[in-house]
Amino acid sequence: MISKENIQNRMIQAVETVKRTNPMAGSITNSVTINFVANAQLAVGGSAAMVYLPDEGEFLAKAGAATYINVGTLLPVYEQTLPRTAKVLHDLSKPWVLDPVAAGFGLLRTELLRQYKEYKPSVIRGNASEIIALAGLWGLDGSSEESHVRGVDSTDSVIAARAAAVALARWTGGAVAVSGKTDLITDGSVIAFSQGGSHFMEKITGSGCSLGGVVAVYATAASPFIAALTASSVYNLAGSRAENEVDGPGSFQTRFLDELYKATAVEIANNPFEIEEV
Ligand SMILES: Nc1ncnc2c1ncn2[C@@H]1O[C@H](COP(=O)(O)OP(=O)(O)O)[C@@H](O)[C@H]1O
Ligand SMILES: Cc1ncsc1CCOP(=O)(O)O
Ligand SMILES: [Mg+2]
Repeated sequence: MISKENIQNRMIQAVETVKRTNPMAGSITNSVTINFVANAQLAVGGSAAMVYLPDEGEFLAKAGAATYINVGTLLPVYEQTLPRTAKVLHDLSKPWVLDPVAAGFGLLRTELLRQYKEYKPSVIRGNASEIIALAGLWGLDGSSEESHVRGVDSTDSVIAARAAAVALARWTGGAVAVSGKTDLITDGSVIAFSQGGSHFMEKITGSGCSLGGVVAVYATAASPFIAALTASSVYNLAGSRAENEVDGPGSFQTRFLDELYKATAVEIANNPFEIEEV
């Protein structure tokens, strides 16, 4: 099994490369949290660009070093934009991150997410209910757990999504990050459990969506597993630090962005995590 020290060295490299090179990770994301996603990407050292139209999605997929696709608020145009963008990413073997927000909810969302099985996202990032629902939709092992999707917030525990996460990662050959109080990140053979964060992260909209955007930024500079773990670690570190300085969700969001910006590569790699073999 890969050593913890090796993982931490690769995390440091990813963070430093991003801070030095300001890589562009474009997004097609939801209208609720679009601004927060862009701000989080900028805070960690990336560059952001958001589009809606099919040809612009294809352009972004070619131009960006990685791409983020989040299905949070669908519009009719996405019926064209999402498959066309994902096809370019798949055909060019470019890293891309999928956030299957509210998987299992509505016909268009279900149909689009079903198509994504063949386009194999490099990282799938979602909460437990979304990960369980996506594995079910794709007919994978580990989907025997029933998702209790109600909307965009999870009603399942992270550990209940473990088998689904492993099955999804094995199918894509990439990584899966399941968020919650403790985050689970796997490439199908190793699982990392990343600690930290804040209860305030459940009280602001977009902590999960923006995490997906930041995974895409790190995916420009690291493997899917390292990118997902590095993003989860900086979120957990920044969340814990921000919580100590504020007394409510409004000021938390502002402080959280400051802490994302201030976190150093070594601090991020040293945020507590455990690893185990699957
Ligand atoms: N109760 C909690 N305690 C600490 N961190 C949390 C908690 N809930 C969520 N987080 C953190 O918030 C971020 C978003 O996770 P989550 O809320 O599960 O995503 P989503 O917004 O997609 O449902 C992750 O970094 C996760 O670690
Ligand atoms: C509230 C809401 N509704 C559709 S997308 C969205 C944002 C969800 O953001 P997150 O999953 O990061 O909390
Ligand atoms: Mg979410």
